[in-house]
Amino acid sequence: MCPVDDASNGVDGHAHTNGHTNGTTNGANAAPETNGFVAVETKQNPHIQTSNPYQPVGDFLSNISRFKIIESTLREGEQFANAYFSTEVKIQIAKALDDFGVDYIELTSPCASEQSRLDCEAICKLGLKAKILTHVRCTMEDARVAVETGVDGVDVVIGTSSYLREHSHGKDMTYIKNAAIEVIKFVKSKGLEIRFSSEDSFRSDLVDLLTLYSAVDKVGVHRVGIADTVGCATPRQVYDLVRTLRGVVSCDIETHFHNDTGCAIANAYVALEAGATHIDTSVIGIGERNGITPLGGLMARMIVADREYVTKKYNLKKLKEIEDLVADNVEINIPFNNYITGFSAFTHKAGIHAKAILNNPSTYEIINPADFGMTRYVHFASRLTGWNAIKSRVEQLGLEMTDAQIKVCTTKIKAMADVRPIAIDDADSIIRTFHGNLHRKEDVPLLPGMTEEEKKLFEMKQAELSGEREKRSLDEAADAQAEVPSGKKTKTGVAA
Ligand SMILES: N[C@@H](CCCC[NH3+])C(=O)O
Ligand SMILES: [Zn+2]
Repeated sequence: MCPVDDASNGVDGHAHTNGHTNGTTNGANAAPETNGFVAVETKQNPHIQTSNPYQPVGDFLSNISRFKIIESTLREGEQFANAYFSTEVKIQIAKALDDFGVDYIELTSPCASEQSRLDCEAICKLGLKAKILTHVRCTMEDARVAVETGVDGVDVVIGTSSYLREHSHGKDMTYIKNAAIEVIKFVKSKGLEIRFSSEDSFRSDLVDLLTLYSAVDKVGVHRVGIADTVGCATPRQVYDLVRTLRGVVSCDIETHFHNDTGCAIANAYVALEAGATHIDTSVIGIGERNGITPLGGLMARMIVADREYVTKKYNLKKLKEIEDLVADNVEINIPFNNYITGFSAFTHKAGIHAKAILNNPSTYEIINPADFGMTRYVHFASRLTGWNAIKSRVEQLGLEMTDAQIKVCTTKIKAMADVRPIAIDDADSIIRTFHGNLHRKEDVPLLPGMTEEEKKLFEMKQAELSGEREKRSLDEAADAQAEVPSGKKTKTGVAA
């Protein structure tokens, strides 16, 4: 049997409910009463850190503190299986991303369809602060259409791995180099930004790649792009390739990481450490297959690395709104474990965690939810709960109890939660009734809705827990007894 005391219990301290919206788009930041967790006030000012021993060591290559975002929800994201964005929705998303503060917004090729071209023109006319890019194949035909849309820049792409050269477009490296140079010169002649990217860079021949990038750098391309198109790259491979490329070209370096093997955020981070300047993202990471580096996930990673840069540059409190907007439109739920906005991202359950979090959130949080307009919760209605979490709830309910009484009340909640999952209302009802019983001549049942079998089990668990408790902390039990109004005793001999 687990003791009630937080300090001696490896896991206790949470508050679960039947009402939380696990896996829905609005679960995370809903009011505590509807999602079943208790928002907590913490004793100390959270997240004050005078120094961070884990801060990245600054070096001349690293762009951790000056990266730029190329937001591609309206290009890569449109390639997500469920995506269909009407013109109005595209405009809404573009405005939201602009409010958030992304540096660039990348749009689907105007050559994809007539409506795509019209939408691209419409977004260019919005007068957003973010620069507008469109993403086209590396051909003069596409480039000619792209430069007429009103974009600030054109992103061109062509596959360079043998897979894509042989089985997709069928062109060799010499052809690719000449096509790239022609397109780059043309787009530059129109006064627009131009980025040249290879596709499937990590399965391309290194010498081929560096020769190509060096050639386009010489004709004045603004950025070269590296793309992990199939999501195969490891952080170490990314670091090596970007670092090597950094020594070969003088232009900016953009990177694009698919998430097939779960490395998209880590790869973005090491790319910046190795000297990349721009990271491609999409909201919730939507894109081909399981998508790319998510905007929110990148923010989570980067705020830990350089809080000042990230909080000053980006309007982080808009993140949840943008994610909900995109999730609704592509008809998906925000995953429970989503960075920052997942419903359990700032929910603390184990008793030891809850206790420490109530004292100082930095104990078990590396990100301050308030930076993103989010709220932390302590999960208190379960068998793992601890008396500190219950105490916090007692205070929220405006009830007065001594610590010793709260510890006994915690025993009862744990006993009930050992019988069946309990909801926040159940835990509240136990707390309220327990509190009321302290001042009544006759006890009323702690949880009126219990079946006979549940009652029997509850009594049993309670006896076990109380027995264990008595064994471990006789003094505390005696204190509790002393604080109960005179003449009141429970079946277990512990004040109730
Ligand atoms: N979605 C393509 C485009 C790459 C362009 C990089 N910004 C890929 O993953 O290869
Ligand atoms: Zn991609």
